Parts: sequence; C-alpha cells; structure tokens
Amino acid sequence: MSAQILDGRAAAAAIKSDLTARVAVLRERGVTPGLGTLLVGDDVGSQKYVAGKHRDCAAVGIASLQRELPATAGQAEIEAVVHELNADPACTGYIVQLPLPRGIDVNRVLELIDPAKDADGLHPTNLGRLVLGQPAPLPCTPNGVVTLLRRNGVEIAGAHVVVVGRGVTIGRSIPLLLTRRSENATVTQVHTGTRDLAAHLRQADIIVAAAGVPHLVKPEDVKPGAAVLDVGVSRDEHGKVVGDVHPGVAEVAGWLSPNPGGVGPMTRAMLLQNVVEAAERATAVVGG
Ligand SMILES: Nc1nc2c(c(=O)[nH]1)N[C@@H](CN(C=O)c1ccc(C(=O)N[C@@H](CCC(=O)O)C(=O)O)cc1)CN2
Repeated sequence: MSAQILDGRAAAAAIKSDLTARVAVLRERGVTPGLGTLLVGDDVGSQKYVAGKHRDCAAVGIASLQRELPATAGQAEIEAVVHELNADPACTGYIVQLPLPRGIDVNRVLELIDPAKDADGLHPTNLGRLVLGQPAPLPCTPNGVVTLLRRNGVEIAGAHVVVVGRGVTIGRSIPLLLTRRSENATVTQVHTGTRDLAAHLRQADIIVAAAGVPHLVKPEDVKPGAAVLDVGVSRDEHGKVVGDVHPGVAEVAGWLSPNPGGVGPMTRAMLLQNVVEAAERATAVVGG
C-alpha cells in the first residue's frame, strides 16, 4: 500500500489563485492589503520563510512591509517596531517571525500586536475568541492542516485525531480548530511527557505530528489507512528539512503530507488569507 499524497503546494496554488481575484476586487475599491513582517536576527530558516511570505504577497498583489532588526535588538527596540506597524495604515496585517532571540519576552511582544492586525492569529484576544467560538483570524499552520485535509476529502467529523506537540504556533491551537462543531473531531493531545506515545498513535485515524523530533512517528505506530500530517521541521547536518514522520509510514498510511511540500506551503497560503480577510473586514466597515 502507498499513501495518497496530501499535496500542499497544489492546494496552496489554488487558494492563492482565489486570493488574487479577491485582492483585485479590493484594489478596484482603492484598498491595497499590506502584509508586514518583523524579522529579528539572522536565523537562516526564518529568513527563508519571511522571504517566501513576501514572494507570495507579490504573486497575489498584496503590498509588503519588511522590518528587520539585528539579533542584538532588545525588548524595547522590538516593541517600537510593533507600535510602528500598529499605527501604519499601509499595514493591514503583520507577523512577528518566531522564534525571537533568547531573552526576549515573546508573549509580551505578541500581546502588543493590534488584534485587528494579527495576521498569525496568535494574539491572546484572538486565541481567546477561538476558544469562545467567535470569529477571529485563525493560526496559520493549524488552519493549513484542517484546510489540507478538507480539500483532499479526508473525513474529519467523528475521526480520532492524535496531535503530537504543544507549541504555541501549532500544537496548542490545533485541537481548538478540530473540535469545533464544523469539524467535529475527537482529539487526543500528546507530547514529550506522554507515557507510551506509540499506544496513542496506534489509535489514531489522523495523526498531526508537530513535535520537531526527526522521524518520531514510525510505520509500526500508524494504523493502516490513517491520514498522517508531517508538520515537524528539523534540519540535518546539510540543512535539509527532516520531518517528524519516518519515510516508511508511506507504506502504511492512507494519506500522507510530504515534508517539504505539505503543510509548509499551506501555512503561507493561510497567512495571505488572513491578510485579505482583514482588508475585506476593514473595507466593509469603511463602506458601512
Ligand atoms: N510568526 C510565525 N512564526 C513562525 C510560524 C508562524 O506560523 N508564524 N511558523 C514557523 C515557520 N513558518 C512560518 O513562519 C513556515 C515554515 C515552513 C514553511 C514552508 O513553506 N516550508 C517549505 C519548506 C521550506 C524549506 O525547505 O525550508 C515546505 O514545507 O514545503 C513556511 C512557513 C515557525 N515560525
């Protein structure tokens, strides 16, 4: 058996094509959505991700505002750029690229982002709205996972999903999306402190692996036919991406998201979607 591929590049291309049309409508009304990014330091992976976000913006007609600070920047310098982006009318939405350098209070930085411009859906107000079931920008990678499953016809309602990981950008919020009435999944969250991780994985109809531990999910831990999403990003000694899922899982799973080429491109597409939706909301308000 060989798993069907959950092709994130193809799904992201279709979403970007739809967003291009929506941006054209906004621009006809005199509104140009603008994505801001704040990159602190010289992490090569982060530089690559931010560059990719701005390439996507150019492709769909969103304006780019790039802010960069050196790795030596302190809390006050970072907060000053956040205040500047909050005040800039050309910036519809923005992100602070994570991780931030050691010693920076990340939660304090995220709290200072104007919730209406929070393109990552990571502001406490927006995460709280998600908990309460109120409209909010959704965190990009979790929304990318759900969208990728939906677009490929993987049954989420009633499925038992095991989420591996508890980080703020992915693991913490994925269960909030999957247990909404619209998705109706049953979720077990496991992490590095879980006893007998493999026993949990073997129960799963869908596995979302976001622990950042290379090849953590092994073929013998996967129920035949399960959908497996590889979200983890580690790098080998040559800088090549290594996911959380062992390549042998392709022989057991029913669906598998490649890594690269699976959830990563979806993360970027969901970010653009958040920016366009924020601009559409602002336009509706302006138009009454
Ligand atoms: N503020 C944020 N910081 C970070 C987030 C986030 O959602 N918001 N997520 C990750 C990094 N990330 C987005 O910023 C991201 C990761 C991966 C990709 C991607 O397209 N990956 C490609 C492979 C690229 C490569 O070869 O390195 C793929 O999977 O095909 C996009 C965005 C942490 N920080």
